[in-house]
Amino acid sequence: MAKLLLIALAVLVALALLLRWRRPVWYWLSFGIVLAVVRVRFRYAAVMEACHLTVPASRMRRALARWMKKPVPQQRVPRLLWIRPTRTGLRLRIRMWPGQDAFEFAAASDRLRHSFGVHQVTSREIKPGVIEIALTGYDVLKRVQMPATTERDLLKIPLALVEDGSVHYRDYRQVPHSITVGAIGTGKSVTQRTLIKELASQPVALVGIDCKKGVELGPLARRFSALVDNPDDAADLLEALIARMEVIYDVIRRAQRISADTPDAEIAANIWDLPEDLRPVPIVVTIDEIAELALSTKKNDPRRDRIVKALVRLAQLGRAAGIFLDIYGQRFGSELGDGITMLRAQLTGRMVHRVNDESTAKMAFGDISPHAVFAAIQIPNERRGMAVVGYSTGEWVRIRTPHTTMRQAVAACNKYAHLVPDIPELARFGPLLDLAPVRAPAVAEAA
Ligand SMILES: Nc1ncnc2c1ncn2[C@@H]1O[C@H](COP(=O)(O)OP(=O)(O)OP(=O)(O)O)[C@@H](O)[C@H]1O
Repeated sequence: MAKLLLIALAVLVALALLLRWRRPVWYWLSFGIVLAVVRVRFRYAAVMEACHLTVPASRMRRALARWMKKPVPQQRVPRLLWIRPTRTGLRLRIRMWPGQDAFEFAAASDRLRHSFGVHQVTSREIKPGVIEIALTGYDVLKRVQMPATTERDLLKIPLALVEDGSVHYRDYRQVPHSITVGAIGTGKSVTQRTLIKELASQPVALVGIDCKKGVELGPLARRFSALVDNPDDAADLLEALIARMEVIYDVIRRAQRISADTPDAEIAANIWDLPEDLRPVPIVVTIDEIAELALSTKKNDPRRDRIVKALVRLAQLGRAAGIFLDIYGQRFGSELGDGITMLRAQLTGRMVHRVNDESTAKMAFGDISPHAVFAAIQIPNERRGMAVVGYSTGEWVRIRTPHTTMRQAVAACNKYAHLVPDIPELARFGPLLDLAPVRAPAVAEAA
């Protein structure tokens, strides 16, 4: 009997080790959670003490213990309010003692990770005095698996997994305009595809500028209301979007005038405050490779100036009119010429894939956090699709997008082609559907 039990135990251990190596998600869900909960429950106080996250006992308690002739308490451990297992790790809610702050826990993340034997630890203050620590059981970014159920809302797209196992959303209503930079082949187009694939099923208009001859966005054209592949058309298209924006502002103004005369009526400040029958369809504009639009060999290039001026206006005023910008490029800095710094200030969403030089990361995060700059340079070469996202609050996270293939994105765009809305101002920029037959490029004959 004992022999049988021993064999069963050995098989179980072997299975756990195999799963841990080959299928970390299954390992976590079968063995990892239980072991981690037990470890945290038993070692919590010792770990807090070892990580210097305790505070001395109050004078009153020490005096009381002395008076009652009991052992004098030395340190107080912050109270563990609850432990919650998740798909990828554990969350601990902790009440800090007076005198402790969130920074101490953030600074101790590495020590906590080591002491609890988990892959990673992050922490954030939930409310004054209460901190939530996220323990990640395994390297969730190694193979990205998005949860089966994510929040789905208009213009809120589950874009990637965060390293603590949570989902990173691209929420256009919260962060209307964004810039995504990264070196060649680091995953910008896949990020773009993931967003478009998810947006395709929503009641929004998609507009694209792809001056890499439409290679990235061309195959998705059936779901686009407007798509251009050269800087001349891009300048016209951006000005048409401004014309559209002005029409929408007129609608908002007229609605304001009507509601101003109606007591207690809501005064509209943007398209979301308008009644549904008046609300214009939101527009998401994707621009692939900003350098193709903004970089010019001429000193005063009127076309370039038109483009940058239009982009700055859209970024400044587009939000209320429901016009959102997603700009992609290998770099995004003053070397692209006048007006780019002004444009960058309006693009509050910042995402950086692996970059080769610090200056590119600084362009994106210099005004957010020096730690984010460092994290962007540290992204390993083989982790394509991994990126750092920074927020204007100074916070930043590491994320990785799922590998959306062009086939998946094309299938979604074709499936929802019937959702392309009619936008009169954009009608003349019909998507690039009429391609000439494919021929191999001519090759000079050998002499
Ligand atoms: N999220 C991801 N997961 C796994 N592999 C990825 C991911 N994103 C990108 N890759 C891999 O990296 C390759 C290059 O990605 P992508 O074309 O998106 O790079 P890019 O930054 O757009 O490059 P370029 O600047 O040349 O357009 C892809 O073909 C794919 O194999």
